[in-house]
Amino acid sequence: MTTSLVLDLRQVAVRQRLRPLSLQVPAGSLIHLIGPNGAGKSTLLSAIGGLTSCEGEIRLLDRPLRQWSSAELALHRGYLCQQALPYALMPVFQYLTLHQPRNAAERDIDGAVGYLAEALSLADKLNRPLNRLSGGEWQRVRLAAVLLQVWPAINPRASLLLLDEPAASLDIAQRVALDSLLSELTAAGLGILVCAHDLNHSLRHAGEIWLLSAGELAARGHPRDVMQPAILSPVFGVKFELLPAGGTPWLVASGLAPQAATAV
Ligand SMILES: Nc1ncnc2c1ncn2[C@@H]1O[C@H](COP(=O)(O)OP(=O)(O)OP(=O)(O)O)[C@@H](O)[C@H]1O
Repeated sequence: MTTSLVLDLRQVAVRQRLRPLSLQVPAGSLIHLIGPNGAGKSTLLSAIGGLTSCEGEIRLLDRPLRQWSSAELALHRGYLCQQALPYALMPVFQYLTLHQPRNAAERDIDGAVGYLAEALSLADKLNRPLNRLSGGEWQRVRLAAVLLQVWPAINPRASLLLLDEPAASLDIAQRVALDSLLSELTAAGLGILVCAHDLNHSLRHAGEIWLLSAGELAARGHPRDVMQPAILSPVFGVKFELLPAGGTPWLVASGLAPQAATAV
């Protein structure tokens, strides 16, 4: 299988916020990056996205990230960071077109915008100014923009998508819609790395889990292997149980772990 990204942070990276890591994002994979608040998930995503400098080496499509120009990076990877509501008066449609890949035919761009707007229930919001959107609508607009940037029909060169808490503020229907769009992208060969907080969703939807704890990789592997109470409890400071629920068990937090309770 080809590899979208190779991450080899051998030195203490990003000023004590991340410890050495050596990881890969294979093409077509969906990896969930989980861990407590402050574990370093966003820092890692930002380093991979080329927005935070770090020691060590990050290779995108077998070429060191530092050799990529920002214009090239924009063609090959999409990056959704966390962001508050904007004050901008710009209409949704105009914001989306700012994120379209250059060189794509106008007709194809219109088709992709229409498809994503429909899939993310934004079709009736395209003329709405950004500052008059709800939190969930703004999140869907940002998602539509980053998906447009890497959408295979208009940008076949895209290989990597980085999403920092993409489901924040989304209702359940919108989350299902997002899952379906991400499946389309992995089927087209994109490697996707997602920072996530909903452990049960990650257990069911991720192809692989990376568990970060205090800037360090505490575990990595298949969701069913990593989402075990004995692995998660020391990292999150919470007691977990796995309850039977048809196919995939349901992970339930049943109180603070003793050491965390003492600390509190
Ligand atoms: N710009 C910054 N400068 C210095 N330290 C920072 C900066 N941003 C974050 N940190 C620190 O780096 C550590 C990792 O933060 P990061 O945002 O990567 O965590 P996270 O796992 O994404 O957390 P969350 O789940 O809360 O989003 C934290 O201790 C945080 O306080």
